[in-house]
Amino acid sequence: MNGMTQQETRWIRNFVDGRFVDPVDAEGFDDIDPATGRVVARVHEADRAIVDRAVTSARRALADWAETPVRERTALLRRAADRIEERFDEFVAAEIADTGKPLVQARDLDVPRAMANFRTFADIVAAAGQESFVTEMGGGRRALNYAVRKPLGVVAVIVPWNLPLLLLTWKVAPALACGNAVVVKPSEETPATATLLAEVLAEVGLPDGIYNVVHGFGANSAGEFLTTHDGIDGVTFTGSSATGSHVMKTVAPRVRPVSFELGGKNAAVVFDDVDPTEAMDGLARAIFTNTGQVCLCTERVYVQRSIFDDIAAGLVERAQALRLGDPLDETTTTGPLISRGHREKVRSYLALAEQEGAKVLTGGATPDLGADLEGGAWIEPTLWTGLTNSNRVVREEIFGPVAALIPFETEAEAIALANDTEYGLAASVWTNDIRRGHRVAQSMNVGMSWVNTWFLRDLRSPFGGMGLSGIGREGGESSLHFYTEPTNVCVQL
Ligand SMILES: NC(=O)c1ccc[n+]([C@@H]2O[C@H](COP(=O)([O-])OP(=O)(O)OC[C@H]3O[C@@H](n4cnc5c(N)ncnc54)[C@H](O)[C@@H]3O)[C@@H](O)[C@H]2O)c1
Ligand SMILES: O=C/C=C/C=C(\O)C(=O)O
Repeated sequence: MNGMTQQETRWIRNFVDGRFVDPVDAEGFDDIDPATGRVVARVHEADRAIVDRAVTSARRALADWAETPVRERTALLRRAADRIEERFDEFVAAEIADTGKPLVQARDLDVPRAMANFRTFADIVAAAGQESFVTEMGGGRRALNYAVRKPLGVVAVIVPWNLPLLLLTWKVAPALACGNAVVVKPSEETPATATLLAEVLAEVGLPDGIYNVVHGFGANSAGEFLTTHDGIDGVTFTGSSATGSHVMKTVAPRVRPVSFELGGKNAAVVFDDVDPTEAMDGLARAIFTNTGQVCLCTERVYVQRSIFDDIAAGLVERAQALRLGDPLDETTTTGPLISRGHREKVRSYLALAEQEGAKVLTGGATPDLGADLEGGAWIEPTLWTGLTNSNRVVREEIFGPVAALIPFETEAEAIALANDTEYGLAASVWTNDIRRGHRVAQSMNVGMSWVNTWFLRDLRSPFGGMGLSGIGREGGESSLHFYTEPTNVCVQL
């Protein structure tokens, strides 16, 4: 067991019907710290029986929770946010141990966003009204049409490893606020914070069975046991496009609704009238945040030719200024990839890029960070030129700290290049001509388009993608549309 003796084993357990399940058969897998490669815990893999118990307990608890007054449900969400704040350092430490991400990111983004997700959806659901219409039929006859929203039911929540707590609570908060029960399947790479959240929700009084956590993998494991379960009323999934497509097929026979946040190959378009420093600082964030492991990250940078060399030089300077190292060091800006396996995938694209004619401006190698970190999944931030939209590394999602810089001449050419993709998640436009900013941002075939910024989020706005990047939107009212089923009532007056 990778150097951990039996008595040292710290188990990360499944959480079903309000209590942790003790691993009797010790069936499990290692939870590995990607910064060092060390095993930090053993995770109890949920078998089909445990997944069935989770779904069954969710169904049993659903009716009372659905009947719970909205003000009580939203008050509980606010208590959950407060309790996360009280246990803030535990969540930060757990997220870092699972992902290797720098302290400054877990502290300033991941955990604060979890609190914000709970508080925002408490506000939105508490204030949500119902739709109604007075129908005039002529001759003085009228009818009243009004919609009442009921919970979708038992929702399967399947999330990835890059922003584990942020993405989990982005779904769980509105789902619970709307009166649903959830069965969560966190990524096998990052089981810790979903499990810690189970403790918090129990501490703030969430009824048993409303929040369940089952650990495991996808196919022939907890993920598939969950999506194929008859007791599931809908699936909200964040992950790769390929897995999303598979999940869609899995639930199709039972025609269950899905909400998909999938992959991306996001573009930035940089015009020659930009403030260079603002643009290069923003672009460096967009490329390298979370070691490029954010679905919104930029992997294609289109730069107007007259400033191409200056922007390229500035991005190289910023890439080389990134500090890879001990995640707990406050000066560390960039962590490892999530796993050695994912690093092999990213490395394969580094090799492919060179075969496709890329010129490496910076990066491309494995950094030497000293003995303590040599077991980690480290890779250098990398920038390429010399590529075109016909190259695989410019078309396929890599999900690492890499980007291709490609020149353009005209606005029309830039829009065509940026939209030349099967994905459609996010884009950014950098220009001081604000009318052009609006125009080009609207021209992007994506779910979210930023102008002179990136990853600036208003949680009330619709979030999601088109094409291979997903189905549906979550955020603000959009979340209510997925997590509830409206019944329209028409009354002859
Ligand atoms: N659009 C977004 O908001 C968003 C956010 C984060 C990550 N992503 C995407 O996620 C990918 C990286 O995350 P990942 O590697 O965890 O993705 P992944 O698709 O491999 O796994 C995502 C989750 O699905 C589970 N899963 C895998 N196969 C399954 C199956 N057959 N049935 C049920 N569950 C299954 C996994 O265990 C994991 O919990 C990237 O493509 C990234 O773009 C998208
Ligand atoms: O990796 C993808 C990041 C998704 C971010 C959100 O879902 C969000 O900001 O609400």
